Amino acid sequence: MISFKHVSKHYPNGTTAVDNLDLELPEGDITVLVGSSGCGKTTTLRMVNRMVDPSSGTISVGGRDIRKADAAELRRGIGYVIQQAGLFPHRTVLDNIATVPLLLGWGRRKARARAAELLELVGLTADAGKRYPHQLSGGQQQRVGVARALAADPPVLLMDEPFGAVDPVVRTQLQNELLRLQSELRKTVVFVTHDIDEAVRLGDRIAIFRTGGHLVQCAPPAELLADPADDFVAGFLGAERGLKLLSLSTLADVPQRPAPTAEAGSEAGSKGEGSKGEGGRWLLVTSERGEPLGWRDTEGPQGDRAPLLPVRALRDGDSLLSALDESIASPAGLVARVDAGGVLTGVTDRELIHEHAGRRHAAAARAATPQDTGALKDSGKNSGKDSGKTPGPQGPQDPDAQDAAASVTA
Ligand SMILES: Nc1ncnc2c1ncn2[C@@H]1O[C@H](COP(=O)(O)OP(=O)(O)OP(=O)(O)O)[C@@H](O)[C@H]1O
Repeated sequence: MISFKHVSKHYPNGTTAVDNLDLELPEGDITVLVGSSGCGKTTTLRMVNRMVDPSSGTISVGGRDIRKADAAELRRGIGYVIQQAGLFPHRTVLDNIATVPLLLGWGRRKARARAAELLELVGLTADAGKRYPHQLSGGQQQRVGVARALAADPPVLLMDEPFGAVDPVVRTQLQNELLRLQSELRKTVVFVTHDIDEAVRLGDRIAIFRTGGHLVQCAPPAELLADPADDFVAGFLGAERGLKLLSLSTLADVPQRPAPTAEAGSEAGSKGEGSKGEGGRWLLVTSERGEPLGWRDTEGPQGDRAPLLPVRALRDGDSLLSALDESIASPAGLVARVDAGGVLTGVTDRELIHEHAGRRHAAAARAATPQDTGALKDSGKNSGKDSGKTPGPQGPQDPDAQDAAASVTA
């Protein structure tokens, strides 16, 4: 959908921001650009909507060379979201979201109706639509920024550190929202971040750049984590690559067995086999509906009156990393499994979780065959021994409002 062929960007002061970039961004995927500061991520992103023109090479969007497109028309088919949202301060939230539809001549009523629809889509109330941006929290402003970028239903979305300025809890919420929206909308998203965990969480593919505008490796997160091209990439991914890999795998194909259970308020009694490795002393107490409430130690001094120890029940879609965490936290060494309605379906032993985690890691390493990433790996190897942790010069400080204006006007 978006293709870079031999693209370079040299600034008049002699800086090479992007160096001979060859990259294909598949339609409907989220591709995340990461790398040390000043390595050319934002420049790469801005070349897609012609806010920056390449010095050489060809960029095409939907098969069309963007040099041949009218810049204003091109930008109206490309949503653009930046850090701190870049909303127009003197327009209401609804009018901010309606900006592009109005520019496209939709008429006020239709544009506002679309804006109201988007407000709901990004999880904001109708009341928020009447407020001005400064009357919203940072996280809410980011939601408005996403809604505004989606207003004309563009096939492409450029997101430049959109969640960089909010706290970790709000950031996780916004990431979840983006994944939910993307599962419905299937946009082609280019997403810039400094946060490798965010990249692993959101990216269908991750492109890692190093200072000087070199692309070192571009691959799906699991492949990247299992088989980094070189020490730079491995260093960038961090020491806990194995754990990050487990965050990408689900519990779905890990077997479960009947749980040793007791219904709350009933005499202790087991419907299952008893907990292996703990002498069968642990019972999982459930509600009448079968929802796990906590673990009871049948051999503890207080017997049935002992307070329940906490259980975090997991669903098939939860990650192996969560399962590993719960297997460590669980006093019984068992992970309780529930269905979509929260009803207990069984338990999985700690040992089985560990075994699957090991197998998953080995499978990912096997899947990352040299021919999959060979070309880019070579380009990484040819790029020297940069540690990747040295911050480069900072990019230009464009005011947010200017960015926003450029994305919706011209
Ligand atoms: N208008 C400009 N004139 C001169 N140099 C520039 C200009 N814009 C960017 N640069 C330089 O180009 C390089 C790449 O900048 P860019 O903003 O693309 O990096 P980045 O990876 O997005 O950085 P960061 O992570 O710090 O935001 C940097 O060295 C930057 O200083």
